[in-house]
Amino acid sequence: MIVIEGVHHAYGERQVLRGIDLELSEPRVGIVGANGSGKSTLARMLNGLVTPTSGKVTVDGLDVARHGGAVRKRVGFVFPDPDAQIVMPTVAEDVAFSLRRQKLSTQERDERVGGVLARFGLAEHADHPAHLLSSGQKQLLALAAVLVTEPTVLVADEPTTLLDLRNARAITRLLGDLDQQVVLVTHQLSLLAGWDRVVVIDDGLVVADGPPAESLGTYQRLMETQ
Ligand SMILES: Nc1ncnc2c1ncn2[C@@H]1O[C@H](COP(=O)(O)OP(=O)(O)OP(=O)(O)O)[C@@H](O)[C@H]1O
Repeated sequence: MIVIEGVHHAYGERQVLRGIDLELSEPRVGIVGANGSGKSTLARMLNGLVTPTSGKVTVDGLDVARHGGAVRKRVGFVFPDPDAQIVMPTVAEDVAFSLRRQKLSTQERDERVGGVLARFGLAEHADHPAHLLSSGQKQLLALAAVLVTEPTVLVADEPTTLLDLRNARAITRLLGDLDQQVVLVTHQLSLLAGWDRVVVIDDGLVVADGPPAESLGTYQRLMETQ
């Protein structure tokens, strides 16, 4: 359960979030909004990458500003640009790197890495240089490297921006099948059909919050009038 209470955020003088209150317990939550509306700032707060200027964010009762380490074990974060997330030379090494702080035997670690690579269709690339993967495969690798740690929540900030429609749909299907709660920030509205809840952010405020058809309708009308 993610609880966002009275959250404001400013970068210097610029107010980016201006009073957000949300309780997110649904398995599949989408966040949409215009460029610069504050979506990424809000998403980053969910695992303590950004802390609120005022107000509070808790995950399973843990305040992200005070218990960042414990929160980050629960909340995995996928960035828009997978290149920014790849840290090791090969695909398997990159996924294994995520497990460096977990006390696992070599066999346990190899099993976890092998399992996640198989699930993401990357097993045959295990020993390939990560930077030579296609954009879609890199995005899958970034997801695999986060999910191998078995977080309870996955926050994905525009994880399909680099992808063609086929790969974007594949990633969204994969996100839809996860056991974890997923919070997805996206501009690709069609990907959110069938999700439980869509929150629309505009100029740092929640302006719609409900089932996808309703929220996305409000968002589209908003974009036409601005
Ligand atoms: N680290 C930062 N320092 C200063 N300003 C920032 C920083 N990060 C974001 N901003 C500004 O805050 C505003 C909101 O940015 P944010 O990335 O949260 O919006 P967004 O809704 O995710 O946008 P987009 O859809 O374009 O990714 C923007 O005006 C942005 O320039």
